[in-house]
Amino acid sequence: MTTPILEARDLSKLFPGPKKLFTPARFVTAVDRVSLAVMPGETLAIVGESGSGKSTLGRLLLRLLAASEGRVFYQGEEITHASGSRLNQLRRELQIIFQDPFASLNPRMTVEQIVGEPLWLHQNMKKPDRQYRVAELLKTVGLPAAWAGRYPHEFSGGQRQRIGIARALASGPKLLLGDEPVSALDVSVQAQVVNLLESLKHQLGLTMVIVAHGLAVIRHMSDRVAVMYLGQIVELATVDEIFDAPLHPYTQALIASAPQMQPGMQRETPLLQGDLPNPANPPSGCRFHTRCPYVTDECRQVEPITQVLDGGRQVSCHRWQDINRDRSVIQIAPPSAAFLRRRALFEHAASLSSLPARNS
Ligand SMILES: Nc1ncnc2c1ncn2[C@@H]1O[C@H](COP(=O)(O)OP(=O)(O)OP(=O)(O)O)[C@@H](O)[C@H]1O
Repeated sequence: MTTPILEARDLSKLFPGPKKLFTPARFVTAVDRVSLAVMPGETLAIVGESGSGKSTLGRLLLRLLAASEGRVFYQGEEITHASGSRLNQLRRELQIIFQDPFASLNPRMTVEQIVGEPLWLHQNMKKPDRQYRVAELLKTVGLPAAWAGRYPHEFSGGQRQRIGIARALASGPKLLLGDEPVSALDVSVQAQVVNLLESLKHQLGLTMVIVAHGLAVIRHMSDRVAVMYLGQIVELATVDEIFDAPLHPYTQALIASAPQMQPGMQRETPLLQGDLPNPANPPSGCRFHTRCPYVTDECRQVEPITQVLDGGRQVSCHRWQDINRDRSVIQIAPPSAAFLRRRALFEHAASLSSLPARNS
């Protein structure tokens, strides 16, 4: 069996919620007991509404954030607590492309300095070699090598994103995480950057994780899609399964809410009603029940288990549990006692710090 390049097991991340006077401090469980495997060479998309935990999950997988609970594996090796030189090495092999090409490049550095920095930091490459390598990287992302002496403000949004991609490639990564890599770009430029990422993936044998709202981008780029809702994965399937026959009512609503991909196509699924509930106070039972057109009492009270259907497709919904009673299931592990203790301590500390000062 192929070893996943990255794997999350029961991964959770807590953040302190917004502070309010005289109300107990709450915690946002941005990622809640997520298990997921990214296979070598694939493009896995993580989709969901704003605030569903996509970016946090991506950063946990790359060890840019430390998990509050659960484990992360890279090529079979546990990296949950990796530190020092091992973490530096992981930073080289697992690279990120940020959403905003304007904010992510230092305006005081030339392109040569920006793209060459990882070569200097990680490989201690000397200037002539660095200049040669930067020129190669710029050509790889479709920019003239002669532009290496220019500053970021001299470039368009799409060109800056190409510079960000060249910088990410400089350290020879095995996996690229694109956090909304094209959503800040003009629509006319988005397709060019998507095509560049696609061709780099094949040329360099990369694995990709794409965090995105834009379903069109996902359909074009991904092999599999993980759909997130309030910190949990509600459905995981191949891109065709997700778009042609979505199972989870949330996936169905997301696809129905997207701009029509085929003009004149009838919507069979109700559009998404209401807003995402407060992640600091998620609904009981199935988290989607407050917006689900098929809600039952069981959904309000009991958290659904994740079912594995044919071909490894996964769905967490009571409707599918009823239809597929004989299928294998993944039971989401309950939070450990240590995690609950840590969370209680965290909440206690935050509630103290949210009290008004005595003399105020
Ligand atoms: N550093 C942080 N401190 C406190 N809360 C955070 C932090 N980062 C994320 N959150 C909260 O965690 C939840 C998930 O955020 P996250 O950014 O992962 O979602 P997302 O699906 O990527 O959203 P978006 O598409 O808007 O980036 C949100 O409620 C967010 O407010």
